[in-house]
Amino acid sequence: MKKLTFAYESQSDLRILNTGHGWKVEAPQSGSRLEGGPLGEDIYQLEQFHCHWGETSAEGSEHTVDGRAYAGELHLVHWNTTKYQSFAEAAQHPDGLAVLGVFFDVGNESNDEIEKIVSTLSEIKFKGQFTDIPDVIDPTTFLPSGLGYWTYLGSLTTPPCNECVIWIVYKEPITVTEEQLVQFRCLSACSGEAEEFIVKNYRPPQPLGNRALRECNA
Ligand SMILES: CN(C)c1nnc([C@H](N)S(N)(=O)=O)s1
Ligand SMILES: [Zn+2]
Repeated sequence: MKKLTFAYESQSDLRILNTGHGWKVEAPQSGSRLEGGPLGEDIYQLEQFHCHWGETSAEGSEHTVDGRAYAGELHLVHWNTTKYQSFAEAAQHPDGLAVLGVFFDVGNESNDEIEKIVSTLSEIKFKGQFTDIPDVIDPTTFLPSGLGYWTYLGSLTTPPCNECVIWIVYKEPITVTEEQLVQFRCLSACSGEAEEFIVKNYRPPQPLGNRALRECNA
């Protein structure tokens, strides 16, 4: 496979919202692009990024490695702007979306870029709430230093689970703190005063079936 190349733009005032299933940062028209690797000749534009986590740090990732789960997983969702006219159209095709997955390991060092997300969560405690992230966000800083990855053709992990995703999962995790994950778990799934905390929002892995799993040791 060709080398995976990303050209991410730093942006301030990105909108973050509580979807009721977690937080999501919207980056439409961001100009941040991904190409190469398993993506052939097409260019994929960053649409949004979000995260999955578990009730404890023993779980939370949507992918596992030799059966081992990580404490969480960041997803950077891109769509194929070479072939399709909209995200919705792209989500109807096997090569429509490309999602970069980055595992979270828990450590003593707070992740500065994730902290920019955490610092807004008190403003979006309830489902449907949104706010702008005042800090400049550079998606590149979410990526691990080692850029080896696994890739396969799969699906969205939330209904309708369209089989439209070229998954690219980095082998090396990034480090966040337990406190940062605790803050994720304080988001509420409800829009009203009732508090139903989003303590876990990951879909357990599904059988690989006859999917071909490829790797690149960048
Ligand atoms: C429609 N969109 C953007 C998405 N639908 N499901 C998504 C999942 N959270 S994931 N994990 O990206 O497949 S993202
Ligand atoms: Zn996801």
